[in-house]
Amino acid sequence: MQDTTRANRTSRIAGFHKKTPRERLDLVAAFADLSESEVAHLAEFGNLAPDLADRLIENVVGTMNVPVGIATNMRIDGEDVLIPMATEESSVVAAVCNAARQVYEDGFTTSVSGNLMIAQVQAVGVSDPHAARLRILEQREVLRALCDACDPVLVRLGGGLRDVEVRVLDSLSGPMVVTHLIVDTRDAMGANAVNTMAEAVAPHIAGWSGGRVYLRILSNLADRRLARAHAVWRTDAIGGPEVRDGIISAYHLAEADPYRAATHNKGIMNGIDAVVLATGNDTRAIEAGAHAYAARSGRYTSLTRYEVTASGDLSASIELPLAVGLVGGATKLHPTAQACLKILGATTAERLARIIAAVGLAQNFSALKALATTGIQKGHMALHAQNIAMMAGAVGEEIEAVARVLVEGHRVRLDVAQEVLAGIRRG
Ligand SMILES: CC(C)(COP(=O)([O-])OP(=O)([O-])OC[C@H]1O[C@@H](n2cnc3c(N)ncnc32)[C@H](O)[C@@H]1OP(=O)([O-])[O-])[C@@H](O)C(=O)NCCC(=O)NCCSC(=O)C[C@@](C)(O)CC(=O)[O-]
Ligand SMILES: NC(=O)C1=CN([C@@H]2O[C@H](COP(=O)(O)OP(=O)(O)OC[C@H]3O[C@@H](n4cnc5c(N)ncnc54)[C@H](OP(=O)(O)O)[C@@H]3O)[C@@H](O)[C@H]2O)C=CC1
Repeated sequence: MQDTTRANRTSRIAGFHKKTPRERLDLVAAFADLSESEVAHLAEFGNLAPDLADRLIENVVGTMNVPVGIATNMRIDGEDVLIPMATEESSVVAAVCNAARQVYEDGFTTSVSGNLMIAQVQAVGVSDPHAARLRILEQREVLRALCDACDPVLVRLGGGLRDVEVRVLDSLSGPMVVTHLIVDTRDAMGANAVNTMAEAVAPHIAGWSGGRVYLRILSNLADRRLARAHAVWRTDAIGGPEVRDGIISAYHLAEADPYRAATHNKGIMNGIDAVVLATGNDTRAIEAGAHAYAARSGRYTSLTRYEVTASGDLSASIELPLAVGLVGGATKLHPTAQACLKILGATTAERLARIIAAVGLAQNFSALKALATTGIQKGHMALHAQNIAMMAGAVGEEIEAVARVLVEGHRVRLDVAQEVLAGIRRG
């Protein structure tokens, strides 16, 4: 139902963007009847300076703090790594620790396919699209010079245009000629870098194709920038063949059924997004790439695979696009991201992508193991019980006390938490 007390308030606020965060907050507080304590809470910027926050995005009034937890026990390519994870969801960090603990001696092995990003340039209204494709391909060296001139810093660092592909697509409005600029973006995620290149070559592509150029933008299906991780969980370390087979059966369902694959992949992204966010990278770009890759065959399916090794152990692998960077976006500017990158010890974008792939695999293993054995609620809800206790109003020592009763009684519910809390307070 509409809040009638708000009916006459206007969201048309000219020049809102020119005000300071505090001035904006006062306007918002008046609009939304925020209490003094709500205003004071929003005005508390925590460990992100208001000036920096106000430059990272627009119309800033505050920050949304998410906890950063550390996943332990991860050994990746023979090196022990502590993993900072930014997430609001309980049991996500514990799940990575738990999976990694069960494979600690052997650890995870990772690789990448490269650091190549794709930018697309769309030409329409081309009368001879197939010949236009060849005319553009003939200009490969001209395209290289145009692209590399956009970013001498990147070229100096060993990056720049690597290849050109041209596709003729059938579309609802007839054939389109789509040029792909394939660019090594080194330690940058590379969106801005390749978008600049796509815009620079667009007039030339219009000329060579004889068509009109509309879109000039990167593709988030970064399938030239795949990160891969695999690990072998010994069957006796994970509870025996029944557990192993339950995990494989869970994978088979995700492989066969998009309804399950969506949840299976959501679990993988629990881990991946948490490291992407902790390092100041773009979670939406990673999500878009992951799900597009999961649907690349035309059928949406699992990002991981599980098999049995010759010796009867559980072999698990993951492969997905991971366009993450160490420079660009918020990675270099956000002090928390910088500290998290230091904790990870990742000195190249490639290493960061490899670590993130391993985290995605660990996350998936734990979720499948829980699902195939005790069920997700036992571990997840046990940790979530503290949140429920706080929602019921528990503070300090009450939180642990209420959570314990909820878990022991297998009733992790708000109404039960309220009852238990009232009981504790009555003595
Ligand atoms: C929750 C656990 C880990 C309990 O697991 P457990 O075996 O009951 O725990 P434990 O007390 O025996 O401890 C085992 C290890 O787990 C870790 N661990 C244990 N507790 C903690 C903690 N508090 N904080 C940090 N780490 C913890 C820690 O490494 C510990 O080893 P230790 O350090 O003691 O040598 C397990 O049940 C689990 O891994 N569950 C999976 C949880 C999960 O996947 N959560 C994601 C949210 S649910 C979801 O969104 C996705 C989903 C499930 O739908 C995806 C899908 O369907 O595929
Ligand atoms: N669809 C999408 O995913 C889109 C995403 N974005 C956003 O784009 C941002 C990422 O773009 P990105 O191009 O990475 O960021 P930046 O343009 O901020 O940074 C990349 C630039 O940093 C310089 N640089 C310095 N050191 C290095 C190094 N070691 N390796 C590579 N480059 C280096 C390069 O040259 P120079 O110094 O000359 O700049 C390079 O072009 C993110 O914020 C993302 O959210 C934007 C549009 C669309």
